[in-house]
Amino acid sequence: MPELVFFSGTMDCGKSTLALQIEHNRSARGLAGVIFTRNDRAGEGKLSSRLGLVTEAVEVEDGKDLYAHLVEHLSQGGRADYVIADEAQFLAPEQIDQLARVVDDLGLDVFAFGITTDFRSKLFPGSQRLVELADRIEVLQVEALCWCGARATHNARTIDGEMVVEGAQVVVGDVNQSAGEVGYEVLCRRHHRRRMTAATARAAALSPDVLPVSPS
Ligand SMILES: Nc1ncnc2c1ncn2[C@@H]1O[C@H](COP(=O)(O)OP(=O)(O)O)[C@@H](O)[C@H]1O
Ligand SMILES: Cc1cn([C@H]2C[C@H](O)[C@@H](COP(=O)(O)O)O2)c(=O)[nH]c1=O
Repeated sequence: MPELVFFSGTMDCGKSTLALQIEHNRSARGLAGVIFTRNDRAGEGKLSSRLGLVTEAVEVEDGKDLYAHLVEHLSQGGRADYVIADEAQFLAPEQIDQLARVVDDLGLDVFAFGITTDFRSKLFPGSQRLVELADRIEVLQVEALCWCGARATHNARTIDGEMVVEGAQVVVGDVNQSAGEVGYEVLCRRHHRRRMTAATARAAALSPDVLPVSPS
């Protein structure tokens, strides 16, 4: 039975790498995939991994009908044995419904990859719809780690290493950004709640202990 599978995890846990591996293994066996993405850091129409691999993809614009794209592709003699959608958190809920229709009406497997929650730990609308519709949700096996060593489950947005909690939901960016740039850091829930990033934890550890005031 074809399935809609949602591979979810924090930033930097290997989602795009897995997407590229699924694409590689299937195309190596003569299968043809249609790859969608939106706002990949490598640029428009790219699916890229931090391991350095990149492949061409169809950039999903606002209002694009993904089901209609597949029907058009097939009716023009194109092949499609499966579908990959990376950065799926950026898709609109209607586009996730269209992916579910691709599974049900065209009989294709759809593999969607994305982060579930944003920097305020709120669901992205596209990810919410995936949680509602997916046949299966897979949490990636390679754990990203918080600076404390615990499994990272949350994404923090940072400026100069400090966590920020205000701003637009979508700001394309990366982990390990240099000073002055908006960046991201993955944290465990405890440290996300306390807004404690690696930089603020380091600063706290370096600050001199406050000495008790001796009675005069
Ligand atoms: N220099 C490196 N050596 C080995 N593995 C790396 C290196 N850089 C990144 N990685 C791996 O790549 C993962 C990020 O892969 P990527 O597919 O780009 O993540 P995602 O799409 O989930 O944000 C990291 O969690 C790490 O496992
Ligand atoms: C938490 C969060 C992330 N983003 C952006 C930052 C990146 O461009 C992508 C995630 O890509 P990855 O391949 O999973 O690392 O999402 C955002 O726009 N808003 C957020 O709150």
